[in-house]
Amino acid sequence: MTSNNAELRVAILGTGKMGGILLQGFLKAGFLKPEQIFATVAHEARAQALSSQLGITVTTDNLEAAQKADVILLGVKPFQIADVVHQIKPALTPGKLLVSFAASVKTRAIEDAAGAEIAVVRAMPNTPSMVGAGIAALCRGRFVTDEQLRIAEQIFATVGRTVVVDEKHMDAVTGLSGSGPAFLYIIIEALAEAGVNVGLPRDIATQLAAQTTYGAAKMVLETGSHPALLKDEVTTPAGCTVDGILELEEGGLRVTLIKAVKRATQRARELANS
Ligand SMILES: NC(=O)C1=CN([C@@H]2O[C@H](COP(=O)(O)OP(=O)(O)OC[C@H]3O[C@@H](n4cnc5c(N)ncnc54)[C@H](OP(=O)(O)O)[C@@H]3O)[C@@H](O)[C@H]2O)C=CC1
Ligand SMILES: O=C(O)[C@@H]1CCC=N1
Repeated sequence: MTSNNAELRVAILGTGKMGGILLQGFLKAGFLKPEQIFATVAHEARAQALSSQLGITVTTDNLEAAQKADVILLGVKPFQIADVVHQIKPALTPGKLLVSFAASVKTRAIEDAAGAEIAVVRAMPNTPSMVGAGIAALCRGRFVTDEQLRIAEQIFATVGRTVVVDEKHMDAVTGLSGSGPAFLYIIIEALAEAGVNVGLPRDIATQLAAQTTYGAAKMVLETGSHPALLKDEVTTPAGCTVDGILELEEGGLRVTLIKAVKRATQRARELANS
């Protein structure tokens, strides 16, 4: 397999919401050209719509797409992964790299479905990949070379950050950063609603809420300071922020978020079998 991305051919089997976001991200970043991508979906009509929208090859034929590619991304639902791997077995020749971004499904289950010593990387990306601000955690199966892991990281790095973790952490990653954008959209929506409640026009309130969330996240990432220290900088003694914090603590926001990530993690542990 080549690590030169001008020659890399990538299949995305299951190009739904997450697969579509990755695909558009790869194109937008200039990482892959349309002719380097072979996407599949379940329905013929959707294949045609996606193909004319993005100018890429989209079919319902997983085996054909897998045969054309060096790296095969698996983006179907967790319970469908084993079936799709069975379908593409003839394409799983030595050197091919399978990258599953399905929640819950272990690298070992994919290796077993393939019935061969195939290189499997498991990834958990998230939807902000659409705007180049995703984060993907990756872990390696038993037959992945350092070079193959590097290629998988390079693929996801085109649409955001990457971290490599032990596979035992992948369900927790799913509950935190895989599901996390949904939790944060609810927080942004609530902040905007609060702004409207205190008299701001909705479009201004939404901008203030979103940019404040973005700015706070950027501060954590770029200063490396503990979030509690950054919070203390905002909280003037006897000022207004501390009154707001009192409400948040009484309302249990902190505990609610911890419970949300715990529940999502627990569900991620079950998804492969349901
Ligand atoms: N959404 C997210 O934020 C994230 C999702 N994931 C993972 O991504 C995967 C997909 O989730 P999501 O994108 O949300 O779901 P979607 O339902 O949007 O996407 C599933 C896609 O798979 C296609 N499909 C179904 N069966 C087949 C098949 N046999 N062969 C080829 N394609 C098929 C569907 O085709 P059609 O469009 O024709 O119905 C659809 O495009 C899941 O495993 C999920 O765990 C991971 C990280 C984040
Ligand atoms: O909700 C889900 O199951 C997927 C995995 C993480 C985000 N979306």
